Amino acid sequence: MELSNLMVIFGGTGDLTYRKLIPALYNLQHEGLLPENFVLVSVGRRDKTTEEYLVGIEEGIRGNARFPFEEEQWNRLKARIHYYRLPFEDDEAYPEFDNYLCTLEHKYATRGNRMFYLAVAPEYFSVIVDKLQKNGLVREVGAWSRVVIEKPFGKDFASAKELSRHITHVFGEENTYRIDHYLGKEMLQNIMVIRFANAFFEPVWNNKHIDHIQISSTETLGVGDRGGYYENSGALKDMVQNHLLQLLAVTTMEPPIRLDTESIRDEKVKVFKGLKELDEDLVVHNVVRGQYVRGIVDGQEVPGYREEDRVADGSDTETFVALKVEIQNFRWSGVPIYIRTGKRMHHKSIEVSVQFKEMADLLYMKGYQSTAPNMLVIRIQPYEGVSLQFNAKKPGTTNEMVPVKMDFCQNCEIGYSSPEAYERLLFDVMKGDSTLFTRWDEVEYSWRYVDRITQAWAKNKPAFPNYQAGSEGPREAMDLLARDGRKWWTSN
Ligand SMILES: NC(=O)C1=CN([C@@H]2O[C@H](COP(=O)(O)OP(=O)(O)OC[C@H]3O[C@@H](n4cnc5c(N)ncnc54)[C@H](OP(=O)(O)O)[C@@H]3O)[C@@H](O)[C@H]2O)C=CC1
Ligand SMILES: O=C1O[C@H](COP(=O)(O)O)[C@@H](O)[C@H](O)[C@H]1O
Repeated sequence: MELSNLMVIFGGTGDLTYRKLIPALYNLQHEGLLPENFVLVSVGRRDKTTEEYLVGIEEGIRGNARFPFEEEQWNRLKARIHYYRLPFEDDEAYPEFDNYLCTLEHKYATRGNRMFYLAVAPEYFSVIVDKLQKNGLVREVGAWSRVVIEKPFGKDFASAKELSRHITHVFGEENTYRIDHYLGKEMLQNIMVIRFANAFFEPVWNNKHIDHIQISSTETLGVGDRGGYYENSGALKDMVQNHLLQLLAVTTMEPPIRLDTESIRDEKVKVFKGLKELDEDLVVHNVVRGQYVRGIVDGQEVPGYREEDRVADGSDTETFVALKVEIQNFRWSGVPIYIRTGKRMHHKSIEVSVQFKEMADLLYMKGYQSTAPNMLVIRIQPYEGVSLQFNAKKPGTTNEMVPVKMDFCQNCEIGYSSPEAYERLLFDVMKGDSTLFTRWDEVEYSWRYVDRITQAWAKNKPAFPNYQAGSEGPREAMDLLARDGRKWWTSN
């Protein structure tokens, strides 16, 4: 396997690079997974030397890498990091930048392959790609070039289509890596193994046995200093269009013919195509939006969304979304899937909970008060694991039943921490494995679905704010399930 050696991060002084990308590279270095002659060029707008740059990112590694900071590992990594100042719009600066890259390629004896990571605001995606092409920085003959595009990938279907056309025209679909960091999460990848490698789950994973599914990603954090970005996005585009619909696809797709990239992507796309189309009435009925007001989170008073930095007074941006999704295919017809995500909620967790249908009302169900539905809960974050709830006899001279749990915890063992999503994803780009990245048609169908919600919302002004920071979200989100005789599941 030939790994790419030259990596260029556009946005090298940004928050994502500092908190996620460089710590992920440090982790890869720690595991001995970085290629021998790896070299990183971090590009930013600020005028600074490589030495000055390294001081900042050392801090980022100390605070964010999963492996403890070790001088020896850091010394090895930092010897291969270079900072380069390049204003993205400056066409004339690119030929000189290319010369600089060629010098490094020669010095480090790389094979000429190039990996460009665009950790930049979305308005720069096309700008940079165009300039790379125009100035001959994209290698096509005798070596390859890959591009990694951060989110958000467009702001609706039309803009995403235009962006994709632009990028794939230069790099081709096979060298375009649209990142969705949820796909890099260890337990999300585990969903496929749980479903397709276990004889007791695969046969019951359908509408004959499953009552409903919940996919929930709640955060205690607010928007922090990303108010400017979030105002144009909101929870629907920030989380649902990408991360949560991907989670839904992996949970509900048919078994792929093979475990290769395209077979898996084909199955995910079929899920998106099967989503019941939303019209305005369905949006009103099945989709809830919310925005937080000042409240208490983890014992601390926190400001409301409208009080956050770079958020407009009276903003109507949603920080919470809950929706009921239906998939119209043989496997899932009649099984509602409830999705929710929100900022400044009661706790941080990402979970997929699958509730099985009740047993026939024969032997044990009638008259026994303490039966509970069988549940399979896949915990993606923060405590990675799986728990299975079932009924057992209460010990003693009684015939009563109690719900009990079998629990597998992946990261409870002291000393074990799962690889970070970005660590896995960066390594995959180096290897040229795009399985955990989204193909254009996945993006296309998810935008088509979400656009219908945005269009329906645009017709009505929301009654915001409608949930308190630190709570479970707006009342309407509880009602969404209560109407169907259900409630949100939270494992705690
Ligand atoms: N931060 C996060 O947690 C996440 C971020 N993302 C996505 O990643 C991308 C980057 O986000 P983030 O790191 O937070 O952004 P930041 O605003 O922190 O960083 C932006 C980077 O772009 C550089 N830059 C901006 N304008 C120019 C320019 N004209 N010429 C040269 N350099 C320029 C900045 O350089 P300088 O500092 O020198 O001005 C900086 O390095 C965005 O698309 C975001 O949506 C996705 C998921 C999570
Ligand atoms: O992409 C994003 O994800 C984070 C949540 O990611 P997690 O790995 O911490 O669960 C979210 O806070 C952010 O708004 C969004 O842009």
